[in-house]
Amino acid sequence: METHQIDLSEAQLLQIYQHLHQIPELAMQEKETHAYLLEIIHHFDQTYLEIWTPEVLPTAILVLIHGKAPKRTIGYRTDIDGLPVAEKTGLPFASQHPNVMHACGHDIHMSVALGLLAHFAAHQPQDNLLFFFQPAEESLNGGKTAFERGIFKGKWCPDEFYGLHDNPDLPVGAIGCRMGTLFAGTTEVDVDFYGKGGHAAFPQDANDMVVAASQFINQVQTIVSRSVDPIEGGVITFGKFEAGTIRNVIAGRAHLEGTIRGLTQKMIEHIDQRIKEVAAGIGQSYQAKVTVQLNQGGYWPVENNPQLTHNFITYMKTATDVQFVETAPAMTGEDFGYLLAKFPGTMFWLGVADDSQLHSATLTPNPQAIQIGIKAITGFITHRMSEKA
Ligand SMILES: CC(=O)N[C@@H](CCC[C@H](N)C(=O)O)C(=O)O
Repeated sequence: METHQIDLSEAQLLQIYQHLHQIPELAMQEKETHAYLLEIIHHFDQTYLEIWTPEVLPTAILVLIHGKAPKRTIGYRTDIDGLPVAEKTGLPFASQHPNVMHACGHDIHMSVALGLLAHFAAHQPQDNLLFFFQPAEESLNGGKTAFERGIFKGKWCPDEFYGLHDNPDLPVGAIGCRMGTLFAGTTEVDVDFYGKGGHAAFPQDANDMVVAASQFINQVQTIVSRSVDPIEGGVITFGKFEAGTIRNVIAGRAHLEGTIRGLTQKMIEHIDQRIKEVAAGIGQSYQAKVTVQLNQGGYWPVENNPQLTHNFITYMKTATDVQFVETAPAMTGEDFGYLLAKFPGTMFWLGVADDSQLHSATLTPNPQAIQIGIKAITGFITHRMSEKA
């Protein structure tokens, strides 16, 4: 197989990555990132490019590269948002935005997408290529929102869609993928407890929602262990617990925020239902009002298309300069799952070899993955464009 050149140098890619790392922004607020991406894209050869910044999704960018003899439009999506995490990497190019960090590697994703775009802007592709710089992957369902706001219409509609996520557990630059489900579907869950506040010394006159919410958390742990087929698995994590104001006042309110994960839509709905039942039981036994709000948004299970994914895996396995790893399904969520339910395509991992996990304040992906990834994906896209069907 041919080795593919990249058109942004290693030093330029590193500079872009480090700049993006310094300016992380939360979902739907990615203004500085948007401006920087546009600045870079405008540096590329514009001959075959069409750039669209849709008013209906102001921080999104779509770039269409017109192919020489297009048989199809191949979509490539990258997410652009950061997380509300206070960075603790100690890197000289650490986040300059307090308490916001690219703790999920979307800076790596964007750098890879820019490298691909630079290559195909300089070497006109056979097919059309559509790049989608998508806001709001971590929350607020950017992918689903883009679809519902009618962005993928006419020439902006991909026939097939590809996207990647970085993976600290894989060797640097390795490509990971699997047939079938790659990522879980998720549901965001908010639970509110309404009781009666009071004096710490007179619990008999109050209805303590710290105790009720704690009991709920404990009971919920039994859903996965007792109500879920262990072969199928599932996850319930409450990452946020808010209650109370001061040590000597009993809290009359508690608020929990969590996420539910399952590899099939059926499993997610089963866990959703059990959460509602446990909440109702707690409400009854603690004489409290307990409300549950569930929101799946666009975080559907990421189901890879059989034919396109077989093709993708076959290419990656045979490409001489690609290290391919067949991966297990992961309980991470991705709103690309929604887009893959609308357009056939493949999501895959890019190894970034780090000891820290995604969403950790010390995540330090190895940036060498960027150029290795660009070469592998350029090779695949070029190969795909040589195929008739
Ligand atoms: C790859 C990754 O880490 N994705 C996020 C997606 C967020 C899903 C949604 N906001 C939720 O929490 O349910 C993840 O947390 O897996």
